[in-house]
Amino acid sequence: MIELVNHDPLRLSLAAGAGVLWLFMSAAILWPKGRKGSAETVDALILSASQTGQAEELARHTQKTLAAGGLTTRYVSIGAVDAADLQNAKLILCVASTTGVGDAPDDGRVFEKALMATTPHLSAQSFAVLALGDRSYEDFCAFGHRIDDWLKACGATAKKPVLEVDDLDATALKTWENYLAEWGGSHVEESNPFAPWTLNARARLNPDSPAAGLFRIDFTVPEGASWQAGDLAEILTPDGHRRDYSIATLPEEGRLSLFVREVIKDDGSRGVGSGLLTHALNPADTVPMRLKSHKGFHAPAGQGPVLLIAAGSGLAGLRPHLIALAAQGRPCWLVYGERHPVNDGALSRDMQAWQTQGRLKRLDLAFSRPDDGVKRYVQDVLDHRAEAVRDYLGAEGAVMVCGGLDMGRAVEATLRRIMGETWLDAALTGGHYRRDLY
Ligand SMILES: Cc1cc2nc3c(=O)[nH]c(=O)nc-3n(C[C@H](O)[C@H](O)[C@H](O)COP(=O)(O)O)c2cc1C
Repeated sequence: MIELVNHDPLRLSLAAGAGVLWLFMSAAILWPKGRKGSAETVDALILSASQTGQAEELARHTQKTLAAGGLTTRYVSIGAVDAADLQNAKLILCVASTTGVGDAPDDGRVFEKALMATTPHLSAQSFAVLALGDRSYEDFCAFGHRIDDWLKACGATAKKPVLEVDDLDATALKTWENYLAEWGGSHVEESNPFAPWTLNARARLNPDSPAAGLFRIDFTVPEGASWQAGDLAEILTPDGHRRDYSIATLPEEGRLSLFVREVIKDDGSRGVGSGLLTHALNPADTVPMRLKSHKGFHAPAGQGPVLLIAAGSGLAGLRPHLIALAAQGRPCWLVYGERHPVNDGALSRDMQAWQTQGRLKRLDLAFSRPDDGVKRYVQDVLDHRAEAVRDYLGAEGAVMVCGGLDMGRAVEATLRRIMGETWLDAALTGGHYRRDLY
């Protein structure tokens, strides 16, 4: 788990007597390995609960801002925090996003099930919650509010009401900056700024389809840029919106590609991010972009077989994994869904070629609008092959799912039936069930 401890140099030098050092060293030796060091009291403990990394990035920024102001700070991912960590902080700041349908992000699930089921004594602590969400969801910022309620129930004092952030709204984020200044923070520069990336080529992958256009968008890779399978590219639109896209290539391929589905709303207007990428930008134009590590969707640990499931543009998030996992010799079974085998078949044909080349151990394709009218979705394939799925995954297998939220839900429900609740919950908690859903 991620953990950074930040010390104010002045405070440290004051404490640097030989006795203190000795105590420090013995504590390091006596403290059991893997313990998170919660005995250390800090001015501010910063937590993040994050699915795609935005809350984590804001939490790290929060830590840097407070540390720059001279506070002792500690950052911990919410999945790694315990009651003692909370009790050893004067101020607890929690940056939490909401995912699914009002759910905690994957890294917050254990926290919610285990720690939030208890009531540690926190009457000496004050706290604030920065809740990330999107107002288009019914349960707006629900997990942030649940954390806020729980901290109050534990006796902690709220410094501010929950600060809700709708789709990373700049005004709300500025309010958080002001709070940080009020609590002793000092301004720090953005550590991963946007830079101009040049569009190199754009191709429609389904030119004969009546469905919305699916485009492959290629960018020239600037010197020194790097990323790994599962990572995201975030663009900044002219009206200040940020949009994340799964990166469909690996740096060694020499280009950064995105698979982007055109979005046309009921009023005929285009989606802000997709409209820019699939329509407004032309080759040689630039767009402000930055690469973001997406730890929750990096490859699952171990050497076990991986079942990869995607539909439509979701193949973007799996394609780099298929290359990297196959290069490591890990067995890959891909279940991929699209509309029509010919008109929407460009990416599935690529995958058939990969199977012939031996990159995929197994490939199943599901088409929802085939000529014979028999609709098949990825979850139908899983259902149909339930026994093979159980044999393939066994105890060591992992699952990676990328695509729309509805597909993700249907796949999870099907896998719960096939593998059992215990297997699935253990896989979720242990990082063997990884999702990149949108
Ligand atoms: C699949 C999905 C489900 C979401 N569900 C909710 C929700 O129920 N309520 C909400 O307020 N926001 C919801 N959001 C919006 C996220 O909370 C928001 O995008 C946030 O900035 C993500 O932060 P993170 O990268 O730290 O996870 C959802 C986003 C996605 C992609």
